[in-house]
Amino acid sequence: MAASSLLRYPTLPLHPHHPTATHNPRTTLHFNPIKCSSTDTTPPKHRRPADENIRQEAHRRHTTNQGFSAKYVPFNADPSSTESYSLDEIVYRSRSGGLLDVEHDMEALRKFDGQYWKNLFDSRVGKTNWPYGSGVWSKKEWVLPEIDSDDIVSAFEGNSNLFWAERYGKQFLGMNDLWVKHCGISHTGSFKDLGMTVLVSQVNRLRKMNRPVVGVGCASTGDTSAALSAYCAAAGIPSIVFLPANRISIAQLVQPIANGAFVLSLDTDFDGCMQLIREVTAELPIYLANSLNSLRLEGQKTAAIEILQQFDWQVPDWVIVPGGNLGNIYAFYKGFHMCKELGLVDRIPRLVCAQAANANPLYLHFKSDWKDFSAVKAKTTFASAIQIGDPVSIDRAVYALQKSNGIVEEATEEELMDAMAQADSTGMFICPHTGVALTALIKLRNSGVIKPTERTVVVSTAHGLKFTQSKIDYHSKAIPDMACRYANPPVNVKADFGSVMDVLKKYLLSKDSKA
Ligand SMILES: Cc1ncc(COP(=O)(O)O)c(C=O)c1O
Ligand SMILES: N[C@@H](CCOP(=O)(O)O)C(=O)O
Repeated sequence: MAASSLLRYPTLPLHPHHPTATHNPRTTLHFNPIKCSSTDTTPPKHRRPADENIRQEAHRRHTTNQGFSAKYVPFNADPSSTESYSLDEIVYRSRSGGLLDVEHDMEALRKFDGQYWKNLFDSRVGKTNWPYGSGVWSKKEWVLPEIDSDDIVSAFEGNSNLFWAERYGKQFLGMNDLWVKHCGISHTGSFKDLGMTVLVSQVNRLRKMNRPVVGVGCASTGDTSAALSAYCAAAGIPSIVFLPANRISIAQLVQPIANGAFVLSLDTDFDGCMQLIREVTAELPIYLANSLNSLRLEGQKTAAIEILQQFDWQVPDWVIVPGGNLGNIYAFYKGFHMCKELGLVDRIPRLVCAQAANANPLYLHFKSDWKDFSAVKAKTTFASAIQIGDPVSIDRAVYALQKSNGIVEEATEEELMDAMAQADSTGMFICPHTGVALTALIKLRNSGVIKPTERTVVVSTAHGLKFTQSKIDYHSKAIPDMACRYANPPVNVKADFGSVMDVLKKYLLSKDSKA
């Protein structure tokens, strides 16, 4: 850099032995200080000392939790119920055997108005401050208010892309305000990270309190196990996963293996694995990580808050969520409901839960006007992560749908695969479960229930790269009894100029005639 250009930076001291230093008095004394404008009152930001990491920095800056607290209560309990448990207890069921819910001290949270919470949450987005850089922990006061930031195990999950599906909406649905919340573009490739950071953080705390937790276990169709094993590995906690043999994708199977989990491949389906893990966790010091454990849903609910935040706290008309074990649909309801209760928004969106027709117990229940619930034997589906016939959170899902004037839809194998292929053809790369949710949207648009201008969010739950085999089968038209109408197989061409030119000309002509 020339000396003349250095001189334009009066605060930059030159090395005393620099050749220009002795010759140019301006370098040391005669500079004009830069004047701060009267509005520039922010204190200078100091970088933390080099030998301190972000966790230690958070520890040093320790903030009190201002009296916020949460506890377990029976889910949808009678208002007269006094049953409750500390979050530091190891309990998954109420005395009557029902589900539990995490109840926050809403009076304490209400001491701050909606605008306060919006400002606080907005101020934390996209930063690296521990633990608020996480989309989950940026809402810590509403998630696990009492946990010490030191105990948190986080991969800065959340803050996922809310994608404007411009071309898909326009071309296939005549919609201009269609969005896909990409929860699968995440640390382990699914929305499970949002809940698992909370659960594993609490386990970390329990272990420090010398509670009897030797490991953490789950039954899984692939995504819960991936998230559990990654977060446990990050914290040095043993993880144990029960997987239904030959029913999950290779990409999902390799995740817990790579993360050092103890993997049991069981000759049963997910419901069989779930039954077993429940029995095992009742006997052994293994903490249950499935969404039967209501802690998980505290993290998952932040995706709903994030959607509102991304729309600058405007409420979408519809949110469509694929459902399997049915914790997530309730988590979305809970996130939206809390925002309304605490004055951040004045209404909640209508929820749609979308199921594969081959694993549709909630759909059948909805169709019976919520009269009879029966578990089903789930059949094989390309949406393998929701191949669940006896969902543990059925009561939570019914509650969420009834309170949000919700709807349940289903998708056949052909419908979900076609929807996935069409979405991919517009630049997405979605998983089959998102194909199920898109099918629900197509049906509700065709029946006129969802209007073309209504703002709609489809929740994409896993990364498409976990399900490449289903896409390969579809694009090679290798699926029995499926037309695979939108297949785009590669063309085998002789490696000579003439052959390549012939196919390219044909291709360009076909494109030209469509222009
Ligand atoms: C990719 C994916 N989508 C959707 C779901 C359904 O979520 P839930 O079980 O909470 O209904 C699951 C897991 O069940 C999943 O792994
Ligand atoms: N799709 C899930 C099934 C288990 O659901 P959970 O939310 O109760 O853990 C998975 O990926 O295992």
